[in-house]
Amino acid sequence: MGRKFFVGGNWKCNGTVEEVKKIVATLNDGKVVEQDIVEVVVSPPFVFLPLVQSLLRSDFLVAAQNCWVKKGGAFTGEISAEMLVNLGIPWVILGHSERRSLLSESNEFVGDKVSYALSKGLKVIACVGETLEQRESGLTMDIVAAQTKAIADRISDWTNVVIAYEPVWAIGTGKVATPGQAQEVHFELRKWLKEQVNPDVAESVRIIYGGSVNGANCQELAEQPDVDGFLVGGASLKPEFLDIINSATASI
Ligand SMILES: O=C(CO)COP(=O)(O)O
Repeated sequence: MGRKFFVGGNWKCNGTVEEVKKIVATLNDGKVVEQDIVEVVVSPPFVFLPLVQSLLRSDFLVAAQNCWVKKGGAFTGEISAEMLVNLGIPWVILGHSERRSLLSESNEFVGDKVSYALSKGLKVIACVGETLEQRESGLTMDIVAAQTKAIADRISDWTNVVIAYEPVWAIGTGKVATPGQAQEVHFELRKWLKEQVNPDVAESVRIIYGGSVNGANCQELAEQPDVDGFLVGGASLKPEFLDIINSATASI
């Protein structure tokens, strides 16, 4: 199928200079499967991006965890897509559920951000996912489709987009989706892309899973046909991130 396995490490709002150096050293010393099998991107907080970029092995890339919705200017506290491009940061994570819920980022706002970031040449990890309440009400696909539609309505080229399906109830809870649950949503989302966008996009866009992925559960998830990789939180700060990267071999 040709979708290259993708493993992202979202460090969220964690780390000191010393800790960051230690994590990078562990990654740099780690043995990973060949580059043509897996793409690895780590996402430190903004302030550590240049440091990580300067120290990190050249086969791994960096991502910002957010960027502003349009051109920079009088937007105190924000970081623009232009700044990321200027620093040579290739990737950005947008629409993470923590930002959607804690900072009230709407589907439309996230869609606008994705569109603007892509227009500036950034690659985007766009996050979608339902809450526990929504899942229990049978609304999982409605929510995920609405979040994806707000992006689809605003972009035409999906080449530089990776979709991260991150059920909110699985994030930071230790309650990982079962391989079956993840596969079901990834499959449905790909079907939605086929019907609502086009079959080529559905076939080529990588849909990665996030939510309590660790060294012990990654293998079985990676074996699912529509799981094209992971967006890892807590475990991306630990040496087991290397095991998660290497689970790419289970997807072949
Ligand atoms: O939110 C996540 C990645 O973006 C997942 O976080 P955890 O892996 O800590 O559950």
